[in-house]
Amino acid sequence: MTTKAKICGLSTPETVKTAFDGGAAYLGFVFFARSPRNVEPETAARLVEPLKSDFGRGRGVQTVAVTVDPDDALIDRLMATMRPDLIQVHGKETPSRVREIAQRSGVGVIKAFSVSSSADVDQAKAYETVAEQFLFDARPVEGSALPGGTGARFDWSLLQGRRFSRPHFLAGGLDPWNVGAAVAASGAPLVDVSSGVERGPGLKDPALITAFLDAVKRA
Ligand SMILES: O=C(O)c1ccccc1NCC(=O)[C@H](O)[C@H](O)COP(=O)(O)O
Repeated sequence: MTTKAKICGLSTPETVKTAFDGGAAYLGFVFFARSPRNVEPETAARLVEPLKSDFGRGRGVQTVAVTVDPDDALIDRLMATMRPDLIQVHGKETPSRVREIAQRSGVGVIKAFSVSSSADVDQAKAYETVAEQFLFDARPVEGSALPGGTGARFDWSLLQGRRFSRPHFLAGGLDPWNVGAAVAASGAPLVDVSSGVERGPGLKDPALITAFLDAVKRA
């Protein structure tokens, strides 16, 4: 089975192109003011424009707007500017809020779950009819300013053997050196990385992006 990868927290044309050229299936852009990866919707619109025209034509890469408890105004602004293929919600969104976001935006929602135990993985069941995909991420340490993009890991084997009605991502502390073991231990069909391909907070490193995507191809 081919594992697909999402590179999250992109903010420059160079790293968008590197991720695309390296074979990423999903490109993520973060809309959360406290994040070092935060971009404005208008900036993201400019970054994804080439994907919708010249070098992206025909390859089917999916753009993802990463949000935390987004209000309607942000959803509307994203759909008027960047027009993402998917909206990731990384906060405390209920199933009914996820349904509203999907209906309002007209695109699929990736619901993220903070995981530190098997019971956290069970939460996905309640979202099966409203989310298009799931993302299992490490629970951030108490008091963390960010709900994601922290580099924290969880026990990958918590996903092993689990069946979901939606495709799911493994996220949290992945990097070019551990992603092969993470895929083997979790059985996840999709993987997501942010800080593991950075040289500093919010600074994506093209060489690390390429190394990560190459490692995913070997996984
Ligand atoms: O990356 C962020 O700054 C961020 C901020 C707020 C909500 C979500 C965020 N990231 C979401 C992601 O999908 C990350 O890729 C995921 O948490 C894994 O991050 P990392 O452990 O750094 O690889």
